Amino acid sequence: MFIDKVKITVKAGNGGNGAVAFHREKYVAAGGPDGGDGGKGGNIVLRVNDNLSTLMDFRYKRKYAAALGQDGQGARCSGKRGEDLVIQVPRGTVVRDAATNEIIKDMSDDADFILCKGGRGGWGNKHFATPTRQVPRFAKAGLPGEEHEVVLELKLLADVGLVGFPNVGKSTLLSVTSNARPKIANYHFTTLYPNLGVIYVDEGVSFVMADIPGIIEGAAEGAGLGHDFLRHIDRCRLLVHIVDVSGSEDRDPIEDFEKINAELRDYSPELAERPMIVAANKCDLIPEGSDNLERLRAYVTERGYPFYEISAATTQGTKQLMRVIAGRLRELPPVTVYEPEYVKPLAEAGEADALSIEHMDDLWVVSGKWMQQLIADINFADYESRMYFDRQLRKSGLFDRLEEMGIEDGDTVSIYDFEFEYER
Ligand SMILES: Nc1nc2c(ncn2[C@@H]2O[C@H](COP(=O)(O)OP(=O)(O)OP(=O)(O)O)[C@@H](O)[C@H]2O)c(=O)[nH]1
Ligand SMILES: [Mg+2]
Repeated sequence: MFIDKVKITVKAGNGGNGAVAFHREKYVAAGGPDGGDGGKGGNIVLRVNDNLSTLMDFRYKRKYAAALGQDGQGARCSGKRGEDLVIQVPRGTVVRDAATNEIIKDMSDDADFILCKGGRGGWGNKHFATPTRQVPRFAKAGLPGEEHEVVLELKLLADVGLVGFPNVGKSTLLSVTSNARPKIANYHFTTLYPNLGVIYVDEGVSFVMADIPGIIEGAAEGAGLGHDFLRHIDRCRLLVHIVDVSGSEDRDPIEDFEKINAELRDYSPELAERPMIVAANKCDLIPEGSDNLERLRAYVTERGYPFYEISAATTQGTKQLMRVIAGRLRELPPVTVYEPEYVKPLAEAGEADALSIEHMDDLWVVSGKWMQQLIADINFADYESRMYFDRQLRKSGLFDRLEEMGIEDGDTVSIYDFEFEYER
């Protein structure tokens, strides 16, 4: 499972100080005390924003402070209240105390949450006059705002799923647009397990894209890698269908497009109905005289799909495509689906379940420059296949690397623990 995690410092505003002042008026010899109260400091407020799906923005700004309350003034004027600072987080963000790791709040409903209270303003000297003390020359100072170091955590789910035949460039597209470094090679079924990448478009705009293995005709009956892995994109709000228009492997783009759609329908009519954008890839490789691109464009646009031309390898058109995707996501509601069995172990596993080395159920492989989600949940048919899988993992160098890093069974591993491996 992919966990986005970031530590931030938040501080509510201090309260303003109370004022020491005395009433002044012509012909009035000694006016009473009239120093106003300090204003309350601003709160730190957390609010769910459904346009956010990652904690990416917090990587650029780690300190948050709400406004101070203003000091009180003479003539009984209270200081202005400091404005609250509202911090927007994706739904499902879990807030923990950085020191104790205790969960402070799970941001899954719409109510605002006050994470740090602003300090109360101090009383002005007007409050301190008594019959025996008519000239109080003191006032109260404002109280400090609460300060906290917290960890925000978010389990990432893919917003966008890349679908298409093997070798059409799905992994290449993910690699040039995100921090993910999936394996890329010129043969079928290079990708065996889904990869997730965070695509950062602009401040406040990022999304998660899943690259899954290629689908082929008959996947429903188990051909190729079958289509079981499609469950990783069950909850994607948008599918991006990559079609190779270079005519390599003698394939016809329109046939490819229809075959994949048919397999999607076979897997789940509901998934097949998901909004879809079509991207013609390998546009840099179209042979002279080929009408592949034009035919596909006509075919696809006639059926109402948005259509884009890209070359993932040269990155031509990829940035624009990401902007289009982000724009489209803004309009699409989250997908709520019946939770199939496989989601349960994740939920039941509780909090620190990101990496359990003994139990290879929710596992990320990090080896060298490659980071990919290896497996979310495999039901091993038998002991042999489990052992086979285990050997593959060892070959990948994962275990050594985790050991080097001092990561143990039950530890939580975040992508940000591997920050130094990021390339942009
Ligand atoms: N010329 C050219 N080659 C590309 C382009 N995109 C991908 N390729 C190449 O196509 C091959 C397959 O790319 P991948 O990204 O591994 O394809 P995939 O769809 O992830 O393949 P599977 O994981 O097997 O389903 C690699 O050799 C890439 O370098 C492109 O836009 N132009
Ligand atoms: Mg791939």
